[in-house]
Amino acid sequence: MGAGKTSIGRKLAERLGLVFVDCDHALEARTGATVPVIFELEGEPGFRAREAALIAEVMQGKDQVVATGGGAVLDPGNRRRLCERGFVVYLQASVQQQLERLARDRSRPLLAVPDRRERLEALAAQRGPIYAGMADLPFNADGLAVATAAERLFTEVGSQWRRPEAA
Ligand SMILES: Nc1ncnc2c1ncn2[C@@H]1O[C@H](COP(=O)(O)OP(=O)(O)O)[C@@H](O)[C@H]1O
Ligand SMILES: O=C(O)C1=C[C@@H](OP(=O)(O)O)[C@@H](O)[C@H](O)C1
Ligand SMILES: [Mg+2]
Repeated sequence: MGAGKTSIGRKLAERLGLVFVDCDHALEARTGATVPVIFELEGEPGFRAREAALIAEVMQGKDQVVATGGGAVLDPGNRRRLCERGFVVYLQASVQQQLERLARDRSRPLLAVPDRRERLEALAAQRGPIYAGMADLPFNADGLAVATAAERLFTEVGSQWRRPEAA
């Protein structure tokens, strides 16, 4: 949350001339409900089930940049689909940077807690090793503007991306 997957992903797709799919936005369009409303009505398990179904569908596609939500990697099936079919960029950001970027944001249900720093640190401890284990390209966007990060990623992805055999 707040690493820049949605904003940098959109710009990177533009730069690569590929379709951009943001999984949270796609879920919202499909259900007609915002992510916080889905969490409220169906809980996190309901959201995760919808997220997994969407990722299974989206990852059958190609010529696209896909931004998942930060928790998508908790599901082994999602991890497998992303790694098998995609070139996975791990967009890194410090907890401090996440806190600053999301200070006024109320659209992340997992941050609707009294101590956001504590929550983000716990999520980073749980998820960091998973992200690192999946990444084809770890990329630290700390301190970089969205456009600069997208431009650097364009260069790095362009030189390192190898289309998976199955694509
Ligand atoms: N590199 C960046 N520099 C400055 N602001 C950023 C950067 N990346 C994201 N932001 C801002 O942080 C907020 C969250 O970014 P977002 O793209 O939604 O992240 P994610 O999808 O990883 O949760 C947005 O307001 C966005 O404009
Ligand atoms: O980290 C998470 O578990 C989540 C991250 C969100 O997406 P972003 O990572 O784009 O904020 C969104 O999928 C949902 O609020 C859950
Ligand atoms: Mg996002």
